[in-house]
Amino acid sequence: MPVERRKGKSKSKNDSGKRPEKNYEEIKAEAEDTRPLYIKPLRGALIITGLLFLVNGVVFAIWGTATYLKKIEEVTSTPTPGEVDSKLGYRQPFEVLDLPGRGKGLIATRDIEQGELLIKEKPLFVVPPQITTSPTELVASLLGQLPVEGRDAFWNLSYVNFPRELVPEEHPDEVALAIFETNAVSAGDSVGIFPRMARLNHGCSGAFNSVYSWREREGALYVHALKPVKKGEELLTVYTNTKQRRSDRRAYLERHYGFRCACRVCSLEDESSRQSDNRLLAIAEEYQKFSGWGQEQIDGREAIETVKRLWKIEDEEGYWSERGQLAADAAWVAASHSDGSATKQWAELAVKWFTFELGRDSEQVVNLLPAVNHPQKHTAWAQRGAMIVGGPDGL
Ligand SMILES: C[S@@+](CC[C@H](N)C(=O)[O-])C[C@H]1O[C@@H](n2cnc3c(N)ncnc32)[C@H](O)[C@@H]1O
Repeated sequence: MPVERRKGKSKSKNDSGKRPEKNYEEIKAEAEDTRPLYIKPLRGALIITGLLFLVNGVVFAIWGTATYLKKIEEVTSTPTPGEVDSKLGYRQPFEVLDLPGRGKGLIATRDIEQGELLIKEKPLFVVPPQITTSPTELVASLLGQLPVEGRDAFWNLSYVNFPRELVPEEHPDEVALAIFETNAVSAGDSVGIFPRMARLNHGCSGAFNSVYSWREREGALYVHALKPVKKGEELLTVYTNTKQRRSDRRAYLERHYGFRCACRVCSLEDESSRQSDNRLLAIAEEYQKFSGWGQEQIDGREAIETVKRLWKIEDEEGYWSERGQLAADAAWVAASHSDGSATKQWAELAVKWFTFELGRDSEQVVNLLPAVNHPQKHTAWAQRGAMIVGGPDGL
């Protein structure tokens, strides 16, 4: 997407653009007025009152921030499996169960609403993108620095792809690396271990119902319900780009995660599976077409038509993920062409889907909200020639 255009903030200046100048008499009077505060009753009282307001303000701000953070923590933290959260007064909406042929997994213990927060979790440890030692040594060393509970949580996780020629009991460091490789997920630029989230099994395009996102500022991973989930259903996320045809998805999952995917989409009869593959191919092609707007290969109207086609194909496939980003990209196109009404509608749609997928308090929602009420405030506003590109028309 194009580089953000920064708008200058206005400073407190007079109409001519210069700071108002004081005359000599005023400056002299101020300089001479050096008497202590208590013999300048009015000014002293004002300053003391001001200070009191300031102190009150700071106390109030600290209290307000603490209450707000406590509230966020209450709303977002999840208890350990099966345990009643004393703060929330209810059980988390899933339990960890042994599932035939797939190890452990998370099963909904009640109906879950779309957009519900399922897990908020800090990593046990993260591995940065650049490392100087061998991965085996690094994981062993990071593990060694954990408290006992953290180490226990780690050793409880499952693993695949352990070298056949090695005996696990004799090679704990290699087991640790296999656990890491089976369970680690991206945490910004790094990769981290999140023992609670690690029990989520995989489902392909239309089969997964939960998405995870990393919040850099909080250093925490969030998992939200992308779709409504019925009591007794399994919570599933994605381990790979599922916009690939079945044979490619299966090959990847077998190689990296040691299982042959038999999710709802992978289990379709051949003809239905072919139709699903064709839709996934069409989605990839439409994304490719849409990216042509960035290079000015297609105009704004065509870009928006592409987004609408994409949305509909994804809907047929049951693929609901990334809708927030798609609508946000459409809002970007609309704003670039100064189509205020379309910008507002696409931004509203983006906020709705970002809220489901990433949370109401996510950076993406917070950043887009101003454009909902004031499309002209969108960063991309008027970067390209004016054009009516069109809104989402009921998407
Ligand atoms: C991150 S773990 C998920 C939790 C794991 N089932 C457990 O028992 O801890 C990844 C592993 O779970 C299993 N798994 C995940 N999704 C699966 C699926 N759809 N079908 C079968 N096995 C699956 C595979 O063994 C995979 O390597």
